[in-house]
Amino acid sequence: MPMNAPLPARLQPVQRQHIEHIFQLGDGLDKSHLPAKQTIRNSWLRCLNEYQLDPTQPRPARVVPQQTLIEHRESVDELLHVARAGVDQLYSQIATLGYVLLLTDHRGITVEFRGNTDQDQQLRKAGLYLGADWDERFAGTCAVGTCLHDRQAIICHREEHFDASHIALTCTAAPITDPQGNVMAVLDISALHSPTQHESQNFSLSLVTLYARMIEDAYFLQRYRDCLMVRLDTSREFVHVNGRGLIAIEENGQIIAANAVGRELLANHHQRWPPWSAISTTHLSELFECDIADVLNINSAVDDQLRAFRARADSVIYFISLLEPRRPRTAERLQAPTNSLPEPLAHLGGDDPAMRKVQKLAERLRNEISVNVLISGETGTGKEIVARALHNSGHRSEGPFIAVNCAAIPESLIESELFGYEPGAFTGGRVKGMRGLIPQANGGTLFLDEIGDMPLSLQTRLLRVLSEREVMPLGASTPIHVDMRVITASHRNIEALIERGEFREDLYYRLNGAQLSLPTLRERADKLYVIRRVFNDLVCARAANETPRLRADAISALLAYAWPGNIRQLKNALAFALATAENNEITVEDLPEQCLSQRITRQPIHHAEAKSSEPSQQLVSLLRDHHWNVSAVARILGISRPTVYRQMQRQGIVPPNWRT
Ligand SMILES: Nc1ncnc2c1ncn2[C@@H]1O[C@H](COP(=O)(O)OP(=O)(O)OP(=O)(O)O)[C@@H](O)[C@H]1O
Repeated sequence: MPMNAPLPARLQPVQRQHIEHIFQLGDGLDKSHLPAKQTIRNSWLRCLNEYQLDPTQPRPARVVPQQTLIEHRESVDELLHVARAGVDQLYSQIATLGYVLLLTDHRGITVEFRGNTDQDQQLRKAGLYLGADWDERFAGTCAVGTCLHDRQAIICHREEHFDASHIALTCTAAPITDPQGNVMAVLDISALHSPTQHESQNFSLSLVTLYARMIEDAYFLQRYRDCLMVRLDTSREFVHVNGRGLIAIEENGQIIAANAVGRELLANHHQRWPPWSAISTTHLSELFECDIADVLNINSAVDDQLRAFRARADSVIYFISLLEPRRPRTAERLQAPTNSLPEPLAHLGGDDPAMRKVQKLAERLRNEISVNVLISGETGTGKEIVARALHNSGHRSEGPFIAVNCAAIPESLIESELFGYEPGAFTGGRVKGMRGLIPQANGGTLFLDEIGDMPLSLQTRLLRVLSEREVMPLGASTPIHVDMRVITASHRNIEALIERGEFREDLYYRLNGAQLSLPTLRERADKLYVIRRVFNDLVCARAANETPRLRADAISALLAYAWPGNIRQLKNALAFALATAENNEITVEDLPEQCLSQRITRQPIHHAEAKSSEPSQQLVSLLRDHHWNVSAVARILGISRPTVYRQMQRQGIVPPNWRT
């Protein structure tokens, strides 16, 4: 944009000179009186060429209308709440030096302001005011707008401003980023007048950067207050008071989010070990040479409540302290990842491959009521829970769900219980007779648990019911039609029973229209999800006012135990802890004694490369046993996931679902 029009007469000489300088830069001249900083030069050129701002027409500051301001403030409500204390503290340090403070949102609108009310008129005119718009596209080069554009802290001192109406101001701004690294606000301190030297503002830059980081971290802590968090620093003395890195983690070590320092560590790590699989989550034990159990036990096991671990990317030692959640997890945080499933099925598991297979198959079967489903799995793995979820997710969920434990009913009564009987059908029966459990399931689901314990004679009758969909109660002369879905479960190996002649093969094939095989708790990769869900269910079932929480050391022990009794045993252990714990926090001390023994033993492999020369069979069988869940295998071996991938690559191991 050439300077072809005469300048307005109202402009002062210093403003005229400033405008000339801008045009000189626009014309590609490189004079010594032009701004030295490249960021400022780039911004001036943007203002001229991209935003088409006319430097000969200085504009008064724009303050948005009240209603617009309210909307902008509402959009950063959570941040404003967290930032208030920091804003007041910073202002108390700069007020006597003649500075004002602005906090803007990511669009450059001033949503919080501190300044001297005696200077109200002057400040408003200069745009140092609540509601002032400091977007670079409108206001030209300025601390807030250029900071938003460049995403970095900046001093914009006097004639570095683009608009000639701002050249008396000195402004210093720093970005405040959200946990994803997006700029969500800018903190700025400005003065109407200042010494001419640029260096006079260097201290402002340090101060505003420091407070921006403190506000950012306060926001991070607030955002992830329900999560376990590690605080880290390279200095042992500082980690508790001002540890610079913050990383929110799941109790199994999976990283949820990190502040700027933590994100930098993650970026270093991924630069060295780029995630080459689709799995994008990283575990803390991949970043540091640590076992997650050691991290979870920091608060209970070590006197000064911190531990040192080496970062894998650059071998720097970090001191780590553990911040436990202030509040227990909310149901919302328990949301299972497979959320495209109907709710009852989604709640069955977190992210376990075997369980996901069960959930997906169950989803396909939920309305296929003519397909009989057999659920297999060790005792306590949740077979009945899965049967109920299948029923509740189908279009007959309003119908009855009748559960029958074939092993619990005495053999002599099982027939009458199942089929029912007419009045006077046998001595000792009820006078009015009884409607059997099978007829009661009409319109809904009959769940026959422990089907392997059904006597052979009854198996024959059940087979008839299944093929004819009719029941003949004892003593009746006409059959009752039943329309039901049949789900059976067994923890026994029915094929072995068939071989021994204890179970009818034809009945087995009739019942086994589809099979859902439940994994044991010890092999589930979503053990943490199960622990939280069972704990949450128990807490919700209690009438107590206060909500107890599970401490990290307890979770660490629960994750390490082998759970021969599966989810039922876990539930009993947690119920015991809830009933006997002295206060509202369940620690490892509150768990039943047996949970602290029988831990899953780790393989004696500690160094990532130590295994490279071993035969691949051990790794293959571990991977197979864990349904090719590399994260689970990495945890068991105590090595990082990339190391497992590298070993797989080196040994030519290819998961079945990658083979073409
Ligand atoms: N996904 C789950 N979420 C919460 N609790 C669960 C889950 N799965 C199972 N449970 C709980 O674990 C206990 C055992 O579950 P369930 O009775 O369904 O197991 P099962 O495999 O049928 O056992 P069995 O073979 O002994 O009959 C129950 O108290 C149930 O509430």
